[in-house]
Amino acid sequence: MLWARGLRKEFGDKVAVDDVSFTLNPGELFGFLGPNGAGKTTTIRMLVGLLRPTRGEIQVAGVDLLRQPVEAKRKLGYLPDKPMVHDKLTGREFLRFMAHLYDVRGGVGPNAEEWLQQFDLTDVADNLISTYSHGMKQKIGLIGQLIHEPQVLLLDEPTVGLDPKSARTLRNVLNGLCDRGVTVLISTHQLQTAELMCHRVGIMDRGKIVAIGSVAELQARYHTESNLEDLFLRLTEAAEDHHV
Ligand SMILES: Nc1ncnc2c1ncn2[C@@H]1O[C@H](COP(=O)(O)OP(=O)(O)OP(=O)(O)O)[C@@H](O)[C@H]1O
Repeated sequence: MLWARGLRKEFGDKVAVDDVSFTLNPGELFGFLGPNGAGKTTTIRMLVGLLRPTRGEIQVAGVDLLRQPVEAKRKLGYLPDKPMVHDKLTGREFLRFMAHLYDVRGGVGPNAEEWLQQFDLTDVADNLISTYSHGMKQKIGLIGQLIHEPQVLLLDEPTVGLDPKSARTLRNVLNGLCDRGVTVLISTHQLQTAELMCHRVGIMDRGKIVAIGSVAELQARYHTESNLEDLFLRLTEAAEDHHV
């Protein structure tokens, strides 16, 4: 479960995130959408404890992130849009490093080899990460975030740079995690992917959540059968025209 109440972030005079609240359930795949500069990354960086909110509260699987940051971060996995991987390690060394970092008993475990295989990385797992493409770095970065079996996983633009097969593998891996009760948040501009994958979406615009729900719920709320792309454009453009 991931819970946020009244999140706000100011950068000087600029309010990047304004009174954002939501509850994501165990096993839920949540799509976090919004135009450029809407405040998605800023919100995510607060949710994973990299940026201190100006105001607001966050709980990760019932643990208060601001009061018990270490315990909360143990329950979190986070893949930024530019993967945080170590170029001077090989893929397998990186996974061992991540297991050590999170104090995983028994080290990397058999799941990692399975993920390496699923993501077509087995043959390059002993090569230096500096030789990997962007998509390969994304994939090894993601596996590194799964080693400690987080209860909440946040992925910023995870499908950028992935080939179609890897994108499908990612969807399968995320669905499998949700089936096991993990809460997954992905931010994306790929609305068709979001419509295909996500149980619910939240649309952010100018620092605020302007709509939240399943695509069917949003269609019912706005009396339309439009797809997510049309709904997204209508809601964010309407906000621009100050009609919402
Ligand atoms: N460190 C910072 N200092 C000042 N302003 C910032 C800082 N980080 C973000 N902002 C501003 O906050 C707003 C939200 O940015 P953010 O990166 O969260 O948007 P986003 O929704 O992730 O956008 P994108 O889809 O383009 O990645 C933007 O106006 C941005 O310029």
